[in-house]
Amino acid sequence: MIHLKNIKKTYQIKKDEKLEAIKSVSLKVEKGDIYGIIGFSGAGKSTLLRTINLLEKPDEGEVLIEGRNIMALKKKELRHMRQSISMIFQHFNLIHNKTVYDNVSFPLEIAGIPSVKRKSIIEECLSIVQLEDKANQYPSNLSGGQKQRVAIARALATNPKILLCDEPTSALDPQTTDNILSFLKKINQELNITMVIVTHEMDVVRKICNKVAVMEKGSILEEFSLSDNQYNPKSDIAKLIFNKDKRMILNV
Ligand SMILES: Nc1ncnc2c1ncn2[C@@H]1O[C@H](COP(=O)(O)OP(=O)(O)OP(=O)(O)O)[C@@H](O)[C@H]1O
Repeated sequence: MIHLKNIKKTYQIKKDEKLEAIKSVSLKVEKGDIYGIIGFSGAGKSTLLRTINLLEKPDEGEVLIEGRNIMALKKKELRHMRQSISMIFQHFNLIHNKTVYDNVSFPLEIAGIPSVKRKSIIEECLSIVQLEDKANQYPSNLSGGQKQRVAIARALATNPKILLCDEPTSALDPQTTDNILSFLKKINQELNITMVIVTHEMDVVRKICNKVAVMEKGSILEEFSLSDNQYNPKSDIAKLIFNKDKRMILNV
């Protein structure tokens, strides 16, 4: 579904200083996966995620979505392709002077969907995240969890195949985090949307991901499936993910 091939990204941080944010990374995400990318701050997680929809254009490598190299697409084709790849962010990125309804409407307007058709789509997306009663509210009147649910509704409006999540719960308390994760899981299962989630929270990985890549200093240290009980974790992060799992199983 998503295949990143030998992706490299270097930033020019000063006139004579470059930073290799991504060092030849390859990654495969299968249809239906909830794929976690975990690592410490500065590891390159967000940069890698943003190459999937070319918000960040790699210096080298290929980004294949369902077998098509999207780096070779013309502007109009890329715009169309991007409608099938939505994204949510740590700080929600809602439009503050628009109501909840109008925030969800926004990507549909950009996509040129007429207002008669928009109404039913918006209502359906708001009902998925159980926010029908907040349609006329402004973001400033909502809690963090509600704001993220509006962002999820907005992300669903264009009927995406892929949802990219950049630290979706990092600004939320543990209980609200669980609530958002359960919505994401439901969307993955019921709407069959493939997800890639960047996080530094091990609990997020444990709770909803089926596969994980551990990143450090622009490289992937290891990749594994969370259901692989025979897997021998190498990095400290992976060891912690598995140890906690064992404790959780023992506690049950
Ligand atoms: N636009 C940019 N210009 C220059 N350097 C950048 C830019 N974006 C990211 N970087 C640098 O690239 C490296 C990787 O950043 P990135 O945000 O991808 O890491 P991350 O693992 O997502 O970290 P965090 O969890 O803190 O967001 C960091 O050293 C960061 O400072």
